[in-house]
Parts: sequence; structure tokens; C-alpha cells
Amino acid sequence: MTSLTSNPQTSISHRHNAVIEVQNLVYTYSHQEPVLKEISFSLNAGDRVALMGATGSGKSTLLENLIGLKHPQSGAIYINGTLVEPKTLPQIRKQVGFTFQDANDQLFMPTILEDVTFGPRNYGVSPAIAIDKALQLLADFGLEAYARRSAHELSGGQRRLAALATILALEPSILILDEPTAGLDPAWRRHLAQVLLKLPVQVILIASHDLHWLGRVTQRALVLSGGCIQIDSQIQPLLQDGKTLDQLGLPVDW
Ligand SMILES: Nc1ncnc2c1ncn2[C@@H]1O[C@H](COP(=O)(O)OP(=O)(O)OP(=O)(O)O)[C@@H](O)[C@H]1O
Repeated sequence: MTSLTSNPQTSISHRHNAVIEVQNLVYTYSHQEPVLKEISFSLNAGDRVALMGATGSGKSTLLENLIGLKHPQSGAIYINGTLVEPKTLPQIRKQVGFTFQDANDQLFMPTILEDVTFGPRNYGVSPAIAIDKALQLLADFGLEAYARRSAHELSGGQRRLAALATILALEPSILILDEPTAGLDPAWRRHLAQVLLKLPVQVILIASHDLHWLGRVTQRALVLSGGCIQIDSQIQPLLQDGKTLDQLGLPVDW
């Protein structure tokens, strides 16, 4: 991990044992300036990392590149040494659990229980085992009473927790979450933090505007601004550096 620095990309060397390695990633939506310009970083086993950045800075775009939903114009992403490309996506998605910013993108079955059992059933887990596990996960998130209801009958926060249950059911070794606390009250934000801190995963990467919550769940922060990773540092000193956060469009008291 580097210390607080304004341009860490120059100091990143190749880390062949990295869990996630991003090398010189460039991503441009059609006919626009690049949203991501020469992004490079490595995440290692045990890293719990916050991805911070002002609205529209490119956090979701970066996360969607990491799991192969978007394809960079140049650069490369390796997950546990495997290049992320169309032919490796089945292998990548066995390792990586990803929740979308919009939980509705993840819940498409007639009931929540079927959503949570869908992934394990696809990987050949028996119905009885998949259902047991799903009911346990739904209970962990206070959703046991909703198991046989449709996602449309859940609140926004409940949908977000249900979407997280769908990916935890697959026991991913890497967790990538886009705005996991949006719509959650303080008690559920705390509970979610406790759940995440106990998970036996290699790496957690979380994009969020919920800076105080990120400070409880992650140790390291990457800050996106102007299409680049402007900061790669321990999160606690950064959260106390109101001036730097303000300059990056992340005023801490707002
Ligand atoms: N499908 C798209 N087509 C064109 N431009 C897009 C598309 N999706 C996002 N963008 C643009 O890319 C930029 C980055 O968007 P992105 O959603 O990655 O930002 P973000 O940091 O996740 O924002 P937020 O904090 O609001 O979730 C924005 O300027 C946005 O307008």
C-alpha cells in the first residue's frame, strides 16, 4: 500500500501475486473523452478497499470493467492471474461476486428465494442444499418473511440486501460492491458492516459515497478523479484530511 500520494500510478510495479491487477486501463463511452485514463492498481489478498470519487467520476464504469461487463479500449485486468476477456468470463465470475448499483438488475426471478438459489442451482448444487443456504442468508438479512415474495414487494434497502444474498450464496472469493449501503438505515448499515467484516474473502472492493461507513469496513482507499486514481492510501488518514477530500469533490461533512 502506498502512502497518501497525488500520483501513485507512477510507482505501481507488476504484482504477479495480486488478486486484482489493473494495468493502464482506458475506457471511453462512444464519442466522449475517456472516463478512465490509464488506471493502474493492484489489490492483494486481505485487502478491504474503498473506491471513492465524486458523482460521475467513473466508479461504476471501473467496477463493470473489472468483472468484464464493459471492455476497455486498452489496458488489461487480471483476476488471480487470469486476464479478464470474453473467453475467461465464466472462470472470472466463479470467483467474483458483484452487486450492481441498482439492485433490480440482480433480482429477476418470481421470488426472492428463487433469486438466491438461482446461482448455486446453476452450478449444480442440489435444490435442498441451495434452499437451506438461501433461507439462512435471507434470515441473516432479516428477509426470511419475504423469501416467497417478489422483489417488487420489497423496499429499496431490502432489495439491496436480497441482491447481496444472491451473490453470497455463491461463496465468492472476491467481493465487488457498488453502493451497498444506499437505502439502508443506520442499524442495517452497521449490520451489513459486521457481515462483510466476517466474510472469508480474499478481497473486498466497495464503491460508495458513504465515507464514514467505508472507514469502518475498509482499510485502504482509492480515489478516482479526472479519470485517474488520484489517491491510493490508508483510509483513516484520508478521512481526517478534510481539505484533500474537499478538493476531490468529497466534502466529508456532507
Ligand atoms: N452508458 C453510458 N453512456 C455514456 N456515458 C455514460 C454511460 N454510463 C455512464 N456514463 C458517463 O460516464 C461517467 C462515469 O459514470 P459512472 O456511473 O461510472 O460514475 P460513478 O462514479 O459511478 O457515479 P455515481 O457516484 O453517480 O454512481 C459519467 O460522466 C457518466 O455520464
